[in-house]
Amino acid sequence: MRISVGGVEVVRGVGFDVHDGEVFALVGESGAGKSLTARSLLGLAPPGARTAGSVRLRGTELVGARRARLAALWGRRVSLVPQDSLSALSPVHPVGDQLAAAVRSVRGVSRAAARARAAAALDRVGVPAARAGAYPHELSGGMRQRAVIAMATVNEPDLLVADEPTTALDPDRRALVLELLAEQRAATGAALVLVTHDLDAVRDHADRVLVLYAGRHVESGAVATVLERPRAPYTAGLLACLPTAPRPAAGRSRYLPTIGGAPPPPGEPATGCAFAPRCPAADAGCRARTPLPRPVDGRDVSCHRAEHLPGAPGELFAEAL
Ligand SMILES: Nc1ncnc2c1ncn2[C@@H]1O[C@H](COP(=O)(O)OP(=O)(O)OP(=O)(O)O)[C@@H](O)[C@H]1O
Repeated sequence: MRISVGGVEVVRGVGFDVHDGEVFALVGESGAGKSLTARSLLGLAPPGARTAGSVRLRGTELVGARRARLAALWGRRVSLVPQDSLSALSPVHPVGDQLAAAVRSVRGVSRAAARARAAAALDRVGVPAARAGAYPHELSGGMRQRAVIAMATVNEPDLLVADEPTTALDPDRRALVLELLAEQRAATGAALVLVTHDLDAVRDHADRVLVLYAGRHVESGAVATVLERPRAPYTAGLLACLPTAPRPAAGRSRYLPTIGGAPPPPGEPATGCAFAPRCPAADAGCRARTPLPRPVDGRDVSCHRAEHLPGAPGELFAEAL
């Protein structure tokens, strides 16, 4: 798929499949195009954005679909797990009523049946029945988080899309949300697309990962393959910058490593590898030709130099940081 905003192509030909029941992670620096890509799975592009190509949800084409057709899928076939639990819920209705309304909006069931389904969904995430009558502001942050996950899963969609669900949270709350999402997936069989900056969460919770840079595919495959033995220097750089990454004791700075430089402006460069200016392994060919995804060592990688990196790419990058 390709997504343009204001005439500038910011997602530049990214393709992937999400399999039933799996956790598929989208990672990359800020501005890489993760959110736009994830939201296109719901047919939810921001105003001014144009999606080209194809996004199919169990065969239903979302690109170019009318809003009414998309709205019929929301909640029932695909749900967004929002980042902000307070603004995701209406402040003027009890949470149980909001869930019951969500059930009735997609299923032709009685009020009593909708309330029962809402109560069951709240119970699944650990919100006691006695709290179903509470307004969002009457719930603790943790309880609200549980309620929004219940809201996203109450109609048992095939696909959950969680856009940085843990970014603004403290570590305890972060673990809670990731555990709840895992439990709900197990209970409902939903697949989960997880947009995150948190590679440790990807390692712990995802099956497959797609690394994006400047709106392009960098590397994708099984988490264990891509994160343990990255073949793209950019993936290796991201891993080397983790606070938990092993670093040589000698000469260790008190600052965490970073990848030098910054991503290019949206839409640039027109040709060549977008990461080349920051890449310690880049050569003239990298600037001249745009790399396309190709299979290398058990994953797909968009890097001309993937087979020719001296030693493990992680080591190469750690030295250059
Ligand atoms: N509504 C919008 N209007 C204009 N530009 C946008 C809009 N949404 C996204 N963009 C641009 O599209 C590019 C990709 O944005 P996107 O939000 O998908 O990145 P991201 O990888 O999710 O970043 P972050 O991790 O910061 O959320 C960025 O250059 C961004 O500035």
